[in-house]
Parts: sequence; C-alpha cells; structure tokens
Amino acid sequence: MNPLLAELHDKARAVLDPVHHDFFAGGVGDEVVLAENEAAFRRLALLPRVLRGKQISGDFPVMISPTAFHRLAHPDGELATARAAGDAVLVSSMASTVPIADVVAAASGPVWFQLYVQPDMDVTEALVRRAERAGCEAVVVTVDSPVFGRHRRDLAHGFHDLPAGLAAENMRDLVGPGLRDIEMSPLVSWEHIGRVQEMTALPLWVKGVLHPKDAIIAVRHGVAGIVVSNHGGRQLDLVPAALDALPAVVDAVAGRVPVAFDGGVRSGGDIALALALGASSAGIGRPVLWGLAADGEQGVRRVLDVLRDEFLHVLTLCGGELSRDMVVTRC
Ligand SMILES: Cc1cc2nc3c(=O)[nH]c(=O)nc-3n(C[C@H](O)[C@H](O)[C@H](O)COP(=O)(O)O)c2cc1C
Ligand SMILES: CC(C)CC(=O)C(=O)O
Repeated sequence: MNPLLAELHDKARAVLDPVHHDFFAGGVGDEVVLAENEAAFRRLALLPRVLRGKQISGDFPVMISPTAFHRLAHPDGELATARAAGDAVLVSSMASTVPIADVVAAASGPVWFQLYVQPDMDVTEALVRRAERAGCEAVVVTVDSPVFGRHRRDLAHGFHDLPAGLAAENMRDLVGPGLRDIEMSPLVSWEHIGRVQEMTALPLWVKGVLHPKDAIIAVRHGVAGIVVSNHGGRQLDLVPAALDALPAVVDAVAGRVPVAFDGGVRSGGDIALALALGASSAGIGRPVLWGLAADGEQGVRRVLDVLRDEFLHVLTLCGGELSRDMVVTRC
C-alpha cells in the first residue's frame, strides 16, 4: 500500500465513529476476499519494457467506485468527493447522502449513476429519470447483490441504519430514507437489464461480473461496459480476488466493450497491474472514503494525486506500455 494512503486510513480511523469505520472497512463473512483483493496484487510482478524512446501521456484511467453514505465519513459527504474528483469518472452510489443532482452540480468531470434495480420498476424508472435529469453520463447497474452481504462487523455493532439527520437522498421520497429501504432481490435478471436499457438512452454498464459466461451474456445484451468486481469483498466470501477474475473476463469480452475493474487498488502500481491485465480503468473504493474522512475534499484530492503520481511514475519505468505479456507471477 502507498504509505500516504495508509496514513490517511490511520487518520480516518482516528476521527471516525468506530461503528462507521467498520461499516466502510469491513467485508462479508471471514473477510477472506477482503484480504485477498489486496494480496492478489502482491502475487504478481511486472516485466518492464526498456528503451522504448517515448514520453508517456498524462492519462490516468481511474474511476471513483460507488460507495454509499459519504456523509458518514464527512459532513460535506458526496459534495466533497465530487469536487475532488477532477476529470476522473465519479460513479455515484444510488445510496448517496446527497441528491444526485447536487453531486453532478459539484463535479467538474463525468458522473455516472450506480443503480440497484428495485423490484418495483416504477421506482427504478424514477431513479433513472433522476439520474438523467441530473446530467449523469451513464448508468452502472450493480449485479452482484441479489441479497445484502452479511457483514459481521456491522452485525456485532448493531449497525443497520443511518443515524438521524442522514438519509439516502435519492431514495427518500420514493421508498424511504434508510439503508433497509433499499431492496435487493434475487428475482432481478437480465430481463431487467433490458428494461432499464429501454428506459434510457444512457450507456448502461454492469458492475460485479466475475464469471466469463456472464460477461458474454452482458455483451450480448448490448451493455456499454463491464466492471469486474467482487464489491470490495462485501458480498460472497468465496469468490476469487477481483484481480484474479479479471483476465478471463477480458478474454471472454475480447475487446467488444471496455472492462473496468475494482477491488483492492491501493497504489499506482496496483493500477498499472490491473491495466496490464486488460482493465480499461481501475476503480477506487475505500481509499477515497479514508481521504474523505481524514480531510474532506482535500483528502480525496490527495488520494487521487498520490495515485496519479505513482501510476505515471510506474508507467514511465515500464517504458510507457502495459500489456498482459508484461505480467508474471512471483515465485
Ligand atoms: C462502504 C462501502 C460502500 C459501498 N457501497 C456500494 C454501493 O452503494 N454500490 C455499489 O455498487 N458498490 C458499493 N460498494 C462497492 C464498491 O463500489 C467497490 O466495488 C469496492 O469498494 C472496491 O473495492 P476497494 O474498496 O477495495 O477499492 C461499496 C463498498 C464499500 C467499501
Ligand atoms: C447496500 C448499499 C447501501 C451499500 C453497499 O453496496 C455496500 O455497503 O456494500
């Protein structure tokens, strides 16, 4: 982990209510996958190319992954995150504690709307319209959550809803303000993806694909892109590290749509490894929350600056190139 990010996590831990810290930090079950997401990067190494004789471009293919309830981390919540995002894609959680219109107004770059399909399709449609009206540039449907993950830390703390004064603002007038007002349903299927596509002309991504067969089905459904993700180790504690699932999905998709990735990215080198394995961009989840808790907008800015600087440095050391043949396993 980049030491500056570790410092921000330490600071966040010191300022956050321990219950909220554990909501952000925790994973499902024994937290095997939570640990594996980070460990997977340590098992890989990069073989740099040399004497490539070129200046690298400043492209920084990173997105801010959707995470719920930023006002638990800082009073400015998602407004601070949006202001700090710069030109990185900000995927704003449906469960934001600031309405999506205000998130988009605070951002200078693209904002995508993350959606859990609600079994009541009128509610789903209302959310999609809200995202469109706000000016979101894509809808990202999270598909790895047929039920809520069982997070032992939250159960131990008895944390199952937001404190008074905070609400899931996009949901408040539709179903209610709380965490438990958001429905997860195992009945959601590819048919619902089709129905969301019929509702909107916005590009639709699916987030939370691990099986290559699902990636192929997604492509067949005309999705604009796929995010390989295990939800930061918060859903099923039996899945592989997200990084280990990435190459097979990239191969199955075979360039037909972009394949983004998230899970365990904690340094610029991690971003480089994910891109070398074929990711179109790398998503950042918890480090953004640590920056936000530690120092609001400035803290999130710091996280992105540190990662950008480190990524571009690694890229230069790799000859400005990242490809699958440059990735080897450590002995
Ligand atoms: C506190 C927290 C809340 C999250 N909320 C959402 C959410 O609302 N929607 C969603 O699709 N994913 C959610 N995720 C998953 C993230 O989008 C992302 O997949 C994951 O955090 C990436 O792993 P990382 O935290 O190791 O970077 C959440 C993750 C965390 C840690
Ligand atoms: C269930 C959501 C409100 C948040 C989420 O996806 C998560 O906490 O992992």
